[in-house]
Amino acid sequence: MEKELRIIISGGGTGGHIFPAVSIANAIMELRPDAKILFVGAEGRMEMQRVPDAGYQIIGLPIAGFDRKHLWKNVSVVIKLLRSQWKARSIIKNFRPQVAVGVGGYASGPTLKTAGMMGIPTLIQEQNSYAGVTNKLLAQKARKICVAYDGMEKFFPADKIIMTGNPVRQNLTKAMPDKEDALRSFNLQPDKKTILIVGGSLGARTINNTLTAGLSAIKANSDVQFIWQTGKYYYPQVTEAVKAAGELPNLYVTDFIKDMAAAYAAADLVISRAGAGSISEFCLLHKPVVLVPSPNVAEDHQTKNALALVDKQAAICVKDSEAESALMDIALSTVNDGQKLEELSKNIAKLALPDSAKIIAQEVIKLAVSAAD
Ligand SMILES: CC(=O)N[C@H]1[C@@H](OP(=O)(O)OP(=O)(O)OC[C@H]2O[C@@H](n3ccc(=O)[nH]c3=O)[C@H](O)[C@@H]2O)O[C@H](CO)[C@@H](O)[C@@H]1O
Repeated sequence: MEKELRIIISGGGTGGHIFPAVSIANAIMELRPDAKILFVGAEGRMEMQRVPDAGYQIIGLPIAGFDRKHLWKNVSVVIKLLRSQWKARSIIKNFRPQVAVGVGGYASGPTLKTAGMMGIPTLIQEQNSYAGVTNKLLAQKARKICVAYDGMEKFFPADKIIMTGNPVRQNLTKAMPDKEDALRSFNLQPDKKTILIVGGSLGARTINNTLTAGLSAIKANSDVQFIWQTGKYYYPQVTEAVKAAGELPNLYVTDFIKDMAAAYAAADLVISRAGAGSISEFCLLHKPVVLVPSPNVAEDHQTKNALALVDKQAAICVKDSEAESALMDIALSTVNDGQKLEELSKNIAKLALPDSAKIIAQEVIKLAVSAAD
């Protein structure tokens, strides 16, 4: 009889780390329904809600990020890190995993480091075209490193790298909703061009400011309609501005979209930050997109993510600093240019890497099985 598989998946902080993790877990369960999976996240962060929503158990570590601006504040961060390592050790001792998977974000550091020290094989998944500090450190002990972009030998030992692409949630890779039904679910018309605006899982200040300043353009272009995700933090100020702008039947505003399959099915064009997970979804769903990379992320990695597409004429890119003056005009002229939409869709489709979650799940299972023997 096959031994029971016990797997820890760790990381989070933002949707960009959490959704790939859930997608890998789902793919493992499809291949090995008997597997036991435990998530390890960071207390108070988004994963503590989203992972149980997806049907998995999660334990939080008391970890926080380093404050790079106020070094003196990091004394408590170091204490939290030590407490997290200690807690990770006791979680691993109790759960006895055969493998630990890290998807980036605060919790994956102490969990995978401790797992490595305890002789448990580890696998890391790097979503971006520029490796994060935590993953670079964890790479030394990792057995396998799953990546989504070419050229990652710059950061990781070449013999451990596997090109898998980023895992995308299963409901986006299976049958998509009907476009008309999707539009109706956002109270929008079936016969109008639709722009979906997303600022990553947390929302994006520049995109929100641009849209707020563009409310009069939204009113004037009633033949185009908009689904606008603001992020939780910006939602109150955006709704206030929208209310003040008066009746806007061609606009749907929300803080977070739970049903991204419906949002993508409804959209003819997307405006988005250039997070790696979002980009993988645009590729798989062949979505024409205007990217506005965030300048506030480590090593400017979103610009690098975006340029990998722009170089292949697979996306339009607008700099964060130019968004307020140029984004609305570019988006409106693109959504009304059928030929351009078709060209962007055709080119971005070529960059899709399907089956990513399944390939990673197979690697995780291989490591777990060999450790269980
Ligand atoms: C500010 C920040 O640190 N951003 C990083 C974070 O982005 P972020 O968390 O924004 O992640 P991504 O853009 O990679 O993915 C966002 C995910 O959230 C989903 N979604 C989004 C909005 C919504 O309303 N509903 C919803 O479900 C998208 O479908 C997608 O699956 O992780 C990415 C992957 O490591 C990095 O590339 C980003 O630079």
